[in-house]
Amino acid sequence: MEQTIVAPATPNGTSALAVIRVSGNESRTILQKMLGVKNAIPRTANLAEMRHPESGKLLDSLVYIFYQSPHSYTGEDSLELFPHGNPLIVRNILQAMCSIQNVRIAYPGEYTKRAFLNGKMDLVQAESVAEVIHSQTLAGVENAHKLLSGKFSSDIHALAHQLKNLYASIELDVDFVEEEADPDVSGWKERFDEIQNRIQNLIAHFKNSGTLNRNPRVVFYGAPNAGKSSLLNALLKENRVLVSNIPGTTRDFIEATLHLSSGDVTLIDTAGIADIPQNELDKRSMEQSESAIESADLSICLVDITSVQTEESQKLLAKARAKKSWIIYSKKDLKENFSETNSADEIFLSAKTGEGLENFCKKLEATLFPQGESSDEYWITSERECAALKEASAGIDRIQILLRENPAAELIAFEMRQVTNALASIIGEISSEDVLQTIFSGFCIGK
Ligand SMILES: Nc1nc2c(c(=O)[nH]1)N(C=O)[C@@H](CNc1ccc(C(=O)N[C@@H](CCC(=O)O)C(=O)O)cc1)CN2
Ligand SMILES: Nc1nc2c(ncn2[C@@H]2O[C@H](COP(=O)(O)OP(=O)(O)OP(=O)(O)O)[C@@H](O)[C@H]2O)c(=O)[nH]1
Ligand SMILES: [Mg+2]
Repeated sequence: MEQTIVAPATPNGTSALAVIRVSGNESRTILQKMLGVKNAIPRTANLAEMRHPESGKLLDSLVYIFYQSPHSYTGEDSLELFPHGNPLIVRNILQAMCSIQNVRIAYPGEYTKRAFLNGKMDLVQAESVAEVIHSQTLAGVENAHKLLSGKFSSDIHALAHQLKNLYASIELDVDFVEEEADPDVSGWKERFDEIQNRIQNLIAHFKNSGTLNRNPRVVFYGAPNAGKSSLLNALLKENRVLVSNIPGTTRDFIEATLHLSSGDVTLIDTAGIADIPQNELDKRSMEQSESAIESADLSICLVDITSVQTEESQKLLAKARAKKSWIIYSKKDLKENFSETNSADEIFLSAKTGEGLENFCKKLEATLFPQGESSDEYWITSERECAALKEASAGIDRIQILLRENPAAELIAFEMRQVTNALASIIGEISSEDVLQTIFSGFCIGK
C-alpha cells in the first residue's frame, strides 16, 4: 500500500466526462505538480488545468476533488479527476501520472481492497460493492444495498457475540464445578440450539446471484388456440409472435420482455398442450412447454372462455389449480355475460379488445414486484459466505454430539473457536491473501 494507484473509474469509450481515481500518498504530489494546487480544500470540486509533470504540456482542463486521509473511500489521501470523456485524454493523464515515482495503475478491485484493509468496510460489504455495480435487476440492486449497508454484517456480529457470551458462561460453569464433578450441561444444549437456528436461518437466505439477477419469468400455457400468443402480442403492443386460428401455431417456446413500471418481466409463450399429441413434433413441443412451466416464477393457464365446459378445459383447470397457476379466461369479447364468481386468481380478458389487460398488468406488477414494507430481509449471494456459514453450522453440530456423548469443556471450547473463526472469516476479521486475491480480482479496474 506504499504505492499510489491510479485508474479510470468509467468505461473506456467516448463520453461527456470520464472519472479517474487516484489513491495514496502521491495524490498531493499530483495535485502540486500536475494541477498546480498547493493547499487543496478537501471534498470540494474545483476547476484546474492539468499538465504533464515534466513537459508541462496541457493534458486537459478538468474538475477535481481531493479527499484527505482518513476521510476517503479508501481511507488514504485520494483524488478524483473529471476530464472530458475522450479515451485519448484519459490514457494520456494516466500515463503522465505514472511517470511520477511510486505511482502505478491499480489492479482490479484495489480501491475497495484498500478500503477493506483500512477498516472502511468489512468483507461482506466489500463483496457487495461488486454486486451493486453488476446487478441486472432492481431487486438485485436493492439487495446489494442492504448488504452494503451492513445488515448481514451486523447479524454476523450478533451471532459472534452470542457465541462469546456462551463461551464465557461455560467457562464460568466449568471453573465453578472444578474437579468435583462434571459440569451441568443441560442448559447449554438449548443455547447452542438457538445459535444453530439462527445460522440455519441465514443459510436459508442464500440465493445465487444468478436467480436474484434475472427478470421474473412468467409462462403462458393452455390448450392449442386458447389465445396465448395473441395475449403476448397484446401485452407487448406488437406482433411479436405468429397468431392463427389453426391449433398448434406456436411450436417452440418464445421469450419476450415486458416492461412494467417497477421492472422487466420475461414472458414465455408456449406451444398449446393437447390431451393427446397428434405426432412426434407435437409431443416434443408439449414436453418443452411442460419444462418451461416448471422453470417459471409464475405460470398462467389460459382457457378459451367459449370452451370452459369441455372436458379438456376442465382437466386443464384442475391441473392449473393443483399447480397454483393463475387462470385467465381469454376471448372475453366472445362471451360478455360469463359469471365472474371464481377465485381471486382468475382473470377475464380479451386480447382482441384489450379489456382486462391493464388490470392484469397491475396484478402482475403487484405480485412480482411487491412494494411497501421495504423489509429488513436480504439474500446472501456469495458462495464464500454461504460456505463459511455451513462450516459454522457443522461446528455446532459437533458440539451437540459432544454434549450428548462427552461434554469435556476443552473439546467444546475447541469446536467453539472453529465456529467463531468461520463467522469471523465471513466479515474478514480473519482472511488470507489468497481469499482476498480471489475476491478482488473479480472486480472492475477502478473499483
Ligand atoms: N465521486 C464519487 N462518487 C461515488 C463514489 C466515489 O468514490 N466517488 N462511491 C464509491 O464507491 C460511491 C459512494 N460511496 C462512497 C463511500 C465513501 C466515501 C468517503 O469519502 N468516505 C469517507 C468520508 C465519509 C463522510 O464524510 O461522510 C469516510 O468513510 O471516511 C465516498 C463515497 C458512489 N459514488
Ligand atoms: N375474439 C377473440 N379472438 C381471439 C382472442 N385472442 C385470440 N383470438 C383468436 O384465437 C385464435 C388462436 O389464437 P392464438 O393466439 O394463436 O392461440 P394460441 O393459444 O397461441 O394457440 P397455439 O399457438 O396453437 O397453442 C386466433 O384466431 C386469434 O385471432 C380474443 O381475445 N378475442
Ligand atoms: Mg400460439
